[in-house]
Amino acid sequence: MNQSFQVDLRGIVDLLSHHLYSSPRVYVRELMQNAVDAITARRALAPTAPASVWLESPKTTGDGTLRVHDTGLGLTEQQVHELLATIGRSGKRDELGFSRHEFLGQFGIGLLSCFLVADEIRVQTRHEGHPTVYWTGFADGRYETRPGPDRQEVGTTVTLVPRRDAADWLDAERVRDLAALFGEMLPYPVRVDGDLIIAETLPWQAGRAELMRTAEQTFGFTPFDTIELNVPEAGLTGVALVLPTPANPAAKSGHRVYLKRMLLAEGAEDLLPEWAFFARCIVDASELRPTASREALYSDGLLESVREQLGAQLRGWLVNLARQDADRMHRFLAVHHLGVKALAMHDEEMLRVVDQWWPMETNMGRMPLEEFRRRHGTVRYSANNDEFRQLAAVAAAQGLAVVNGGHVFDAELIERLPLLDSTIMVDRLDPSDLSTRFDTLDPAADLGLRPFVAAAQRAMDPLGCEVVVRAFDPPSMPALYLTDRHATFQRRLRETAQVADDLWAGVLSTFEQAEARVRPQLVLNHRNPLVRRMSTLPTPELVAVTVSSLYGQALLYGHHPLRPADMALLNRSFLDLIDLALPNAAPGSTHDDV
Ligand SMILES: Nc1ncnc2c1ncn2[C@@H]1O[C@H](COP(=O)(O)OP(=O)(O)OP(=O)(O)O)[C@@H](O)[C@H]1O
Repeated sequence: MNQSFQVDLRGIVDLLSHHLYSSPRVYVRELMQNAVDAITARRALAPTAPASVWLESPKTTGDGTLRVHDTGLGLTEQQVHELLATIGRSGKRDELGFSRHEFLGQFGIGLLSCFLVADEIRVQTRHEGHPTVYWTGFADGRYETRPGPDRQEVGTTVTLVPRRDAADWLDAERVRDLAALFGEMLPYPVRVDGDLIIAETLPWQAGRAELMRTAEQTFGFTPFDTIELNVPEAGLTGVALVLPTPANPAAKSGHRVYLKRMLLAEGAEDLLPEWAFFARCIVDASELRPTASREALYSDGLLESVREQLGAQLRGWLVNLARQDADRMHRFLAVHHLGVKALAMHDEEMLRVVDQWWPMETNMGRMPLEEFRRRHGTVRYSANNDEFRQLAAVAAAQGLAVVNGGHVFDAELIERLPLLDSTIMVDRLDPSDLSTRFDTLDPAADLGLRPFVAAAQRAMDPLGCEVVVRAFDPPSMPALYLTDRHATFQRRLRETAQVADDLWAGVLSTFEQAEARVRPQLVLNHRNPLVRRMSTLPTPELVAVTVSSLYGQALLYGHHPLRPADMALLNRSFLDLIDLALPNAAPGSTHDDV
């Protein structure tokens, strides 16, 4: 025996109000949607049939009810029983003989949303050639139909009798605002208490000035530019508005999406690819699907394809801008370089835009990478800001051009350059390479410095650092602490091992390699007057104090992390320097004398 589920309508209404819709306000949209669908259905049979929807708030009805009238197809008595009284059955399918895509409804639950604000829904409806039907549905799941006087016009009037605690939702101004919000773009005239609330044209078809005004009103900004959008497969038309100020790449951007010209969402996500955070869209689509609550786009293959195609259209705009308007391109990049770089991480065309247009920081001034290559050949780059700050001036003094790859995405983008052209050479600057460019001293000078270097080396041995003397520019720089990448890694490992517990330190020590292979260098600059004077100091103790101080200074200058041993050495050498600077204490003068 076949049996049907018994459903308690109160439970369903509760489910809708708390879990499906984000707010009771959707009831206005659902009523307008049904009205518009009914008109569309009638017009398909009789193209010249009247097409209008009008809402009357309690201000007009005078009895506390809200009425929604339409000149749509209307329903026969049989349809009323089948459609209005069956939850989850949409009557906008084959029963009416039209293809589904003409209509907005698809779940057969829209009318139920009226119970979020009403105790009672009354429908008076007349289908061509049939008597008028009066149907009343109650929030507890009962309904009744009865005959009554014929209405003059074919069409439907839905009357909501408000729930006591929800009367506010039927307030004239609120109804008007909601009708305008959801229905402003509808293709048929919609009136609320006599006033027309629909826009004359879609914003993206209304001309630039009007579009700017809409952008200002809906998103609160005047766009940098507008991009026409078109995806025929989804019946989508619209416009992307390019933000005039930087957007947070992590914040999902919300788009205003209409489905068949009814507002679906004011902050729809997932319409554009993630990288396109510099644009906000207003679109209308006929083929995209809503979720059941009709407050978001249903994520399916079509939406994915739309996202891809919209991405391609945005990218096309950008490439065009680069070709046609250098000045605007610069201004765009000044605001949105992060977005464009993020895009260039996956997209060669965008990589080319960055290569040609984005002025990178280099130690020879700001310039795009393409220009850098023209001038200097290999794209040599430092992988982080500290390294660049430390080495930029020294490298420039040796005639070595270096790009700062330390800003977000830059090093990765530079490494991707050979994808554009396999002859492009990129090379990460290894600080230790720099010392190979420094001049060695002539043999006689070298020989003369041996005792000094030996004393300096003894002072640095406990710190695992090798002392060398070279001549390099700028002469104002006394010392450089150079460590190759491998040495940096080893050094960090040892630092961690110093503060880790025994077990962990033991694990780390297995990665440690022989000290000799990876010793960082303290390069003293023989062109620096101070260093020259240091080399003539009479005692190894004085050499140790001064070299230790230079070591500390070089570490700080290069933003190298300080280990406890480095800190101790720094402290000691500064105190020793102060001690040396003070006049010799007189014999017997101690603190006690003061
Ligand atoms: N104003 C109207 N004129 C004619 N028919 C209507 C009207 N309102 C509702 N109906 C009929 O009642 C059916 C049920 O409406 P309901 O709003 O519950 O669901 P739906 O619109 O089909 O789907 P959805 O849940 O997506 O809104 C509709 O499919 C339609 O056939």
